[in-house]
Amino acid sequence: MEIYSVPEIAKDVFWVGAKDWNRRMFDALVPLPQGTSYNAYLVKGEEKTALIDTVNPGFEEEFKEKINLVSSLEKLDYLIMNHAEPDHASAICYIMDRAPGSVLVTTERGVKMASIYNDLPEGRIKVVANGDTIDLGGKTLRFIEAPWLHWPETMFTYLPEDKVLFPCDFFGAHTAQGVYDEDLEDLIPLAKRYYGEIMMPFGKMGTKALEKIKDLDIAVLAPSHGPIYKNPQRIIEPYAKWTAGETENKALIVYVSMWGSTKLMVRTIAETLLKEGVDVRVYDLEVADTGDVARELVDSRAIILGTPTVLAGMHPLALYGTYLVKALNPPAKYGVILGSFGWGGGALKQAGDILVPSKMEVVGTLQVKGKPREEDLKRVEEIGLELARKMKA
Ligand SMILES: Cc1cc2nc3c(=O)[nH]c(=O)nc-3n(C[C@H](O)[C@H](O)[C@H](O)COP(=O)(O)O)c2cc1C
Repeated sequence: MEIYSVPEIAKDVFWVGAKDWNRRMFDALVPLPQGTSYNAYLVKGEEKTALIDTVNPGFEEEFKEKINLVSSLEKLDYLIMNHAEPDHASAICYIMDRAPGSVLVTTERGVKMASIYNDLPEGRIKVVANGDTIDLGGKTLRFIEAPWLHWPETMFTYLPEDKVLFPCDFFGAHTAQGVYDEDLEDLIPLAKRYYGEIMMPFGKMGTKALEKIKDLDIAVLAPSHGPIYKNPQRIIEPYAKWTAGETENKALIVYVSMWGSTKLMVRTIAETLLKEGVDVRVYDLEVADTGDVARELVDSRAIILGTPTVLAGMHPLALYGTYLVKALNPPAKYGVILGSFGWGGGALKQAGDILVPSKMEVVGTLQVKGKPREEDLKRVEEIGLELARKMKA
């Protein structure tokens, strides 16, 4: 019985990927509230057939069956590799073993990266560079090098006859739900979360990639995770803002508090900012979903960190959060560090040492002994007012 659905996303172009409904973590780092998908596409020309990317380990058999529903894996001509990460490239050898005439098509960097993880079949690799094409007969595949989105070797593949762009992880979203963008109302927040987690550290490369594709006629945008966009502008427009680092009048507050003192300080600054018309998002790192924090980082203008001192430094959860914030390279312009200590302190200095070398201006810091008193909260309020003033300017 044919149990699999292989939607035809354009004429003779089929989605043959896999949906991982129950996966709950990615990269041992990112929670997946709706699972994810590993999108792979089969393009059938009049003479040749090409597969664009493969699937995550564990989905090979399903993948093979899907390909055979619309074509014959044995007769596959090209395997296009846009990105070497194992969720898209780990089935290269599985596919090429079963398609003896197939050739792997990727960039020079792609060969290097794929060789790290796979024993690539010698003599069956075609190296392509930006602008190169492959003719499938009535369908052309054009390759666009778009490095560092989010690995060194990433490239996009464009199919001009059907106006389909395959941008691999760029424009992706972690969700197993939906086939097309119109199926999911909450797609853009999911895509924003994905952008924050995966693409934000490479914002400048994202801007360059958008520049490279700006004159392409794109009717269908088929990324490697999440739904396929029949309305490409729905994701291209927010990507233009995110990659440019455009921020909102929004403050992200991330904090940890064991006995409530730091919490009182962050509540005070949150209320002050709200009164001043700043949009505020508060996450307690003890229970926060890292993906939600990453999503907020994409366009927050200020980040407020609250941490008590534990063993002469930051609370370990706050240390992790601060490290992550720094590594994700968000566009925030302003920072504030708040916290409480019992005897010698130390959290504030450690947080400052991590954050000060970033491009963020630290507008204020305050470390109080034990529970914050009236005058301490007054000082927190003053820092909040100063921050709101700078954010609006
Ligand atoms: C496990 C633990 C370790 C701590 N280590 C330190 C320390 O090294 N230096 C210090 O000044 N205070 C230390 N403290 C005291 C806390 O920083 C202090 O109780 C603070 O007010 C807690 O803030 P909170 O209510 O926001 O959790 C420690 C407290 C705990 C529970």
